Amino acid sequence: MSHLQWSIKYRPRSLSEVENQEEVKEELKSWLESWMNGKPNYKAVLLNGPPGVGKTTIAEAMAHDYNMELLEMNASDSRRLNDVKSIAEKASTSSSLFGEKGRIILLDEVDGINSRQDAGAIPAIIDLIEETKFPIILTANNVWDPSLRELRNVAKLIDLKRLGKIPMKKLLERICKAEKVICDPKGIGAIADVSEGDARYAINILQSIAEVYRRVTEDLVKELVRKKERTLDPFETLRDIFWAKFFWQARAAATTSEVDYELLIRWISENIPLQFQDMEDVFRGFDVLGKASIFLRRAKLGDWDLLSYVFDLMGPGVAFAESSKLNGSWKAKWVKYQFPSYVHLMSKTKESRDALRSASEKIAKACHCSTDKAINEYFPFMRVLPLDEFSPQELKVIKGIERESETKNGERQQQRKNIRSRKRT
Ligand SMILES: Nc1ncnc2c1ncn2[C@@H]1O[C@H](COP(=O)(O)OP(=O)(O)OP(=O)(O)O)[C@@H](O)[C@H]1O
Repeated sequence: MSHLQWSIKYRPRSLSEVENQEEVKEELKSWLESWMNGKPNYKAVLLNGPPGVGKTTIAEAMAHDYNMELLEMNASDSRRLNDVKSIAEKASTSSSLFGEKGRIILLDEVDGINSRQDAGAIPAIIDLIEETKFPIILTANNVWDPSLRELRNVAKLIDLKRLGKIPMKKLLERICKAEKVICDPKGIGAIADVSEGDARYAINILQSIAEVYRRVTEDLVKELVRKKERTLDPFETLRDIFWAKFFWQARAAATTSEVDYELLIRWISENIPLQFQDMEDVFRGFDVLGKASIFLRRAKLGDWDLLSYVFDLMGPGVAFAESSKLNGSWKAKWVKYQFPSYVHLMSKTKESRDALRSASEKIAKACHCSTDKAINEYFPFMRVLPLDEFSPQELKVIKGIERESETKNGERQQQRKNIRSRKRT
């Protein structure tokens, strides 16, 4: 059985494979054709719907069917102003890297934009929509978020509905057949029941059970899976990982957490020493978590299939770092989980970090360098030469020298001008 996540492996490549979204597909096709005829009725569409109903999949499948290049920004990256600007830049070049194909721009999960932290990102998207030469697809789980008001006004809103039980069963049966897993129709029905229209969740359950038991029955689903009501908060995620008795339980906790992957690694890391008593368990826990972090970095470079390993490592990898789980006497230990100290530290140091950023921006501007360079190369000098150690006289001289060099520059320019005018006469 392959280790690739089935939700990725069986992601529809073409619109015809996307289940249950017939009206959405039709609406999107006529919107894209209006672009092709040179008269787009809207420059952008905003696909709204709960997680796992196919928003991203539909955008990708449509690009495939119309043989267009998809300029895609991953959810967590599309939120920052600079990233939006860089995609706007790429989008404004008229020819595609891959020949003369058309392009579709996809900005995923725009409701994840934090209007304070990512100030300027929404106005930048609105500018991008106004100026774009290419169709833009935006996706959101909650389009009614107040911060999206202006986006709602400029984009055509298209709602996606949850997958019904019949299309969901069809989808799961197709995967069972391809993976040669014995699937009892009632078992498939039970997964369709608990997944509440979220195809990603349903496929994850199917894979988790099939990988351990090699078959999927109603009893197994009822015994092992709880109804999907919502994503897990950080404390529930930790408890479900640390207390997991089965591989699939820990994996499901890691994949259904509301905490983003990077932060989840910090949560787990903070709490490993609290949960595990044996130092060797602690060592093993940190070891797998370190590997999860490496895979996550690589996944973020674009190889998103690697996320599957991130889940395996930070879920079951951590859960079974506790060696006593392997003998029958293990009992879950209740501990009061702690907030990652990183989060505390970040909020405590916010003021000084903001001051550092604004100071480094000034230096960067004056020295024509990046803020990173200002922080890493110029700041250390300024730290060893604190200005308050200079006497007022010394400071005056420093400023005088600056002025002197300005005057000298001015004089040099004047001399050059004089020479030029002499040559002309
Ligand atoms: N309508 C569908 N037909 C077939 N497969 C689907 C459908 N919707 C989702 N899937 C499956 O679920 C996976 C996740 O779907 P996708 O990422 O498109 O969901 P989404 O609506 O964009 O979710 P999110 O809001 O969490 O990003 C896909 O890789 C695919 O395997």
